[in-house]
Amino acid sequence: MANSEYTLDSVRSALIREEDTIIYGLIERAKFPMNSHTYTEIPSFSPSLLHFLVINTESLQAKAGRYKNPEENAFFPENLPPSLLTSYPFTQFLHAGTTSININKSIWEFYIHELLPLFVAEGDDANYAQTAATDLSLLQAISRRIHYGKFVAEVKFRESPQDYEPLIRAKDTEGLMKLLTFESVEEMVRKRVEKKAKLYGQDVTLNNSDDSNIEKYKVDPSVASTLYKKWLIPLTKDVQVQYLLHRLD
Ligand SMILES: O=C(O)C(=O)C[C@]1(C(=O)O)C=C[C@@H](O)C=C1
Repeated sequence: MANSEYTLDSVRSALIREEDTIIYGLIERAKFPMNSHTYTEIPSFSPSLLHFLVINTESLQAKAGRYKNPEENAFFPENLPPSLLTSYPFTQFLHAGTTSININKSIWEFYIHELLPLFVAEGDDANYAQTAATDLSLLQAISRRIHYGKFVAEVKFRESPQDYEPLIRAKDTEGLMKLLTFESVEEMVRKRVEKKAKLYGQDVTLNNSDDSNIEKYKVDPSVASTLYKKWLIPLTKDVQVQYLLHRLD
């Protein structure tokens, strides 16, 4: 996007589109049981097979230019190889220095230890690599959603610097949190993702009279709203506050 194309409406539209990716990600992960060996140390994989898959995929994708896009934040940003691409279309919209804001360590922790047990069936079918691949794309979507808070914060700051500047100078974290919060928008987000999880997660048959699939979803729709209520919205707001605190550096 060109700088002038970032508006509160356009960043909210990007967040709405990301909901689809996240809900499909939940559905894809739910194809596999927990497969807990994906997340623990097993022979040849320390600290875990997921760690191995993520660090190596990020390294490959870095070479292909993924992290030149400021919307992307690596889980293991240390020692990423340089991109082999030479030119990029990305404009500098974010304030300099704020690209280093990265809360992927917290995302990794809540994802494995709190989110997965909420919607993944117990069990082990030995498809660890396939499981880790679905984890990686869901983790990347969740991370993109949360770190998009940087763009949301920049838009809000540019729209009313006179409101934000005094709070930033006073390092008033609570005041910033209050100013950037729109309760009614959050409620709409939670309701919409639950509805999307119902729509995207139902079995589709050609027989109209067959209503046996109603109320049977691939992922419990309340997991989508819990994910947003408990983690995605609060962490997106934390990123916004962190970003704003450095906005005048
Ligand atoms: O839409 C906004 O204004 C945002 O900052 C995004 C978001 C969200 O995470 O969905 C976060 C804070 C607001 O209270 C409302 C929604």
